[in-house]
Amino acid sequence: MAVTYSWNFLSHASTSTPSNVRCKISLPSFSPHLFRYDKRHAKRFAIAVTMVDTRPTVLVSEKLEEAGLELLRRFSNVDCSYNLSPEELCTKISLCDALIVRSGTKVTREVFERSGGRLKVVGRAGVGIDNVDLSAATEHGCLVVNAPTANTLAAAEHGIALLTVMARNIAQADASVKSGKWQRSKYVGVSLVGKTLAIIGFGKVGSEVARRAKGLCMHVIAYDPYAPAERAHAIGVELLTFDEAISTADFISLHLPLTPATSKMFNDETFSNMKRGVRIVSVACGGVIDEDALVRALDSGIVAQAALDVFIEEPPRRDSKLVLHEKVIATPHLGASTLEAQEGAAIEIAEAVIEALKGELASSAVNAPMVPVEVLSELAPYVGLAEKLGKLAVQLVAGGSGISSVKVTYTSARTSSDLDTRLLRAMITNGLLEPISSVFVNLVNADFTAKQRGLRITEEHVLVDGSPENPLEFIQVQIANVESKFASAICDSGEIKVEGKVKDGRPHFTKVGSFSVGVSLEGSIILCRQVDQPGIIGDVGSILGEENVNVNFMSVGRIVARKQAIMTIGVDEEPSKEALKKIGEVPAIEEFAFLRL
Ligand SMILES: NC(=O)C1=CN([C@@H]2O[C@H](COP(=O)(O)OP(=O)(O)OC[C@H]3O[C@@H](n4cnc5c(N)ncnc54)[C@H](O)[C@@H]3O)[C@@H](O)[C@H]2O)C=CC1
Ligand SMILES: O=C(O)C(=O)COP(=O)(O)O
Repeated sequence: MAVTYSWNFLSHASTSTPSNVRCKISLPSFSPHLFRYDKRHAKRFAIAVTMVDTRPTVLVSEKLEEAGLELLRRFSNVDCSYNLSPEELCTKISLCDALIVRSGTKVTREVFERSGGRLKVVGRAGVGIDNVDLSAATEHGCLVVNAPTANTLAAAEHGIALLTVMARNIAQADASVKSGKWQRSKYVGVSLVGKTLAIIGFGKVGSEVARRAKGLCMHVIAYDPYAPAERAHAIGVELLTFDEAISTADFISLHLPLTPATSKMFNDETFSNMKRGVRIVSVACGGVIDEDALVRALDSGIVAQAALDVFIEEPPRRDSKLVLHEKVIATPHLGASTLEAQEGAAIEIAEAVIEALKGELASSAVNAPMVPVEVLSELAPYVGLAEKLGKLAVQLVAGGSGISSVKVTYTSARTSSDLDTRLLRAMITNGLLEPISSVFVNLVNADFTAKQRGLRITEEHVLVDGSPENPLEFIQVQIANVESKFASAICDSGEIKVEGKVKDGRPHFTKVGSFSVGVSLEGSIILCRQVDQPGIIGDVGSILGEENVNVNFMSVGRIVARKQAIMTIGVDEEPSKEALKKIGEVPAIEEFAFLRL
């Protein structure tokens, strides 16, 4: 386990390891703690470091402030290549471990496919990740991180700027003065005081816009089905239904992400439900507004004015009816463009990408569950146990027959709400799939990969008396509807069953089928069922000794004295086929299996 993680770290860092080697040994890890707990890992790491360039390569495809670049350069080779064509990006990407973008780079499925498995992190130096194909990233086990907080205030200030500039026709009046005109009556505006502003999407930016609009003496209402009512109440904002919000507002300000649910949420039908003469601001994402429908609503007078920072196509076409409309003011996606926000976003994304490349789970991960560092550190030994139990269980399946139904049971003195099992489930999935495929699984793609392979993993939590200080007492993995090449691995209810626990900080094997065993999960394991009689340990030991295979432990669990026993032998080296055959031929041995960990 630890070795696998360490190699993965190298695979992130290496610029010269062949990609096939990388794929086979790569398993993105999520905690530095996991790098440390096996001495062998440190040895291999040291050896490998001398052979390869260990600095990862980070491609920055859009302007990033120097403060972020400087952080990146301390840790990686940084390639700033701005204005790449889609084909150039796809060509370069196979040489990169990370990619940092803003809103202008489309990170498509093809980018992930062409990365050949090397791309491990995409960093979005901003909030919106609608330009990144998240499904493709997840399917390729590539973590996506963003910089969710650095540009909140800049976007909110831009929203307020557009609101006031629009209400007083400042952009049009400025252009008119500059063209030598003095049209005072043409540019009479509307007042904001006492008007109702509906914020659609009451998240970070939306609530900051609300705060500022209150300062302008506006009446602020909001629609956001997921926003906590307390936050709205604290700012003095009323949360309403969508229809209530849009039908009562004089101004509407959009602060939603682009999702399937919000795509073209503002369309002919919604415009028709608005108060006539409404004014709309959008500093959110292009695509939330159906732009053709907005042009119709502007022409018909339903919408009096619109102030837009974002568009479906950026930059918009030169002949865009929307942009050229006299009732529209437009800015070229400037919401995040303040010096302060750009520096903040550059630092925030550089830190997140470096964390991810180091194998830590970045706190701004977009397509992976957030597992707090304390939880990761506590679960580290159980993560190793989980993966090994998955590996043991799948290797006990006869003839590599397909597995479709796996049940994992966590026995713990903690209630299920106090036990975050996502990481454990991911590692069991990895253990189950790694011996039978070339797929590498991590926290990002574990559930997707299992689903894609038709593998249904159910989890059960058994509450027991014990110390809640230990996250878990036992983990049990059962595979249903399969035959086993080691019949004793089938438990009374018909499934292959393996069980383990963490003892002295190390993974321990405690049960196979209905038989108790008690060995450390290290090296590889030979499992034998035998007639319980003297001399067998010696027979097997001498077969292994002849081959110079070191036995690191041996345990015999009897069911009935002088009848049947399960012998578990841990070996440091892999015995030859001949040696294994000889073990199978020892007369008292009824069945045996060799399992790699
Ligand atoms: N133009 C620019 O330069 C910038 C644009 N943005 C954009 O602003 C938007 C908001 O950013 P943040 O406030 O940081 O994000 P956020 O995640 O804090 O807030 C988004 C809010 O939208 C809500 N929401 C999601 N689906 C919804 C739905 N169907 N109906 C109503 N509400 C829904 C969420 O519950 C959440 O509260 C994002 O789209 C982001 O890309 C952000 C910064 C700069
Ligand atoms: O943060 C966001 O969501 C933005 O839209 C900002 O985009 P930008 O990084 O300025 O290209």
